[in-house]
Amino acid sequence: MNKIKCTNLSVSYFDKIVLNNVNIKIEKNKITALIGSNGSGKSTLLKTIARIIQPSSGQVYLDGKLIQSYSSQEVARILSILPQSPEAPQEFTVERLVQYGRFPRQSFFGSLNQNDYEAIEWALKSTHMIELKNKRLSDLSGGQRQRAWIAMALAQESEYIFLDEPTTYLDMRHQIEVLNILQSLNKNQNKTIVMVVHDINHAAKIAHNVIAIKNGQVFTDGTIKQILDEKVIENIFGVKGIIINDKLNNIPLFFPLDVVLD
Ligand SMILES: Nc1ncnc2c1ncn2[C@@H]1O[C@H](COP(=O)(O)OP(=O)(O)OP(=O)(O)O)[C@@H](O)[C@H]1O
Repeated sequence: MNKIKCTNLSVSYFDKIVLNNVNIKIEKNKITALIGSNGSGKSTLLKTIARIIQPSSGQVYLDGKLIQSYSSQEVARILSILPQSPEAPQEFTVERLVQYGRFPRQSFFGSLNQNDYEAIEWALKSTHMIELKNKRLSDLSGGQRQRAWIAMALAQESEYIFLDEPTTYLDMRHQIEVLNILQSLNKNQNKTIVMVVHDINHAAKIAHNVIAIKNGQVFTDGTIKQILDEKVIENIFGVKGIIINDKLNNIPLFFPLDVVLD
């Protein structure tokens, strides 16, 4: 069932090695969280898997085939990525932004057809943005804008959805709302989701698997119950804390208490 596989993956920016011999497997139809401290290499890994960055060595396999063997349009049909700080002209309406998600699927003539309109409507509804579809991006709150971008990624109708810190800048309610949307996409549409998250408790809430990156290498990986261990978290983030049990959802959560002094 491993549908994304990276073998001996290394990435350098100029002469600086930021990913060093990474070997990971990402299961299909699951939610995988990439965690790790600032600068550990999470975004670089996400972008390398999505073929935005070329590795200096190693391979990425997508559904059993080397990612380089796909055309750019094929990759865009299989995989959508929402980067950390996406940008679009502020005068765009939500609907116009979401229409861009259909680009990889459009015909040579580039006009939208019935399928495109249906996918756009579905994406807007799934993210609770349908009523805001005529609003300009400049007139949206941070949370609404984030949902508009998620809708654009959804409109692509790709099987894999990659998101880089989808809950950053959102208030608590909107953070949970975004997590619920991702969870429902996974449960109801079988989407394979790979997300970079800073809040370990967000990973605990929805991720089946977690990959922890430290200094450009895989520090550990496993289920959230395996990763959520006080010593493991201390080693990944340099933070002391305690594990508490969320009785409502039957998941462990981490409560940070203090930093570990170097
Ligand atoms: N375009 C770039 N050119 C040079 N160095 C870069 C570039 N992008 C990232 N880096 C460096 O690569 C390292 C890994 O960065 P990356 O963004 O992958 O980390 P991250 O774990 O996603 O960090 P954060 O949690 O802060 O977003 C960092 O040291 C960063 O400064």
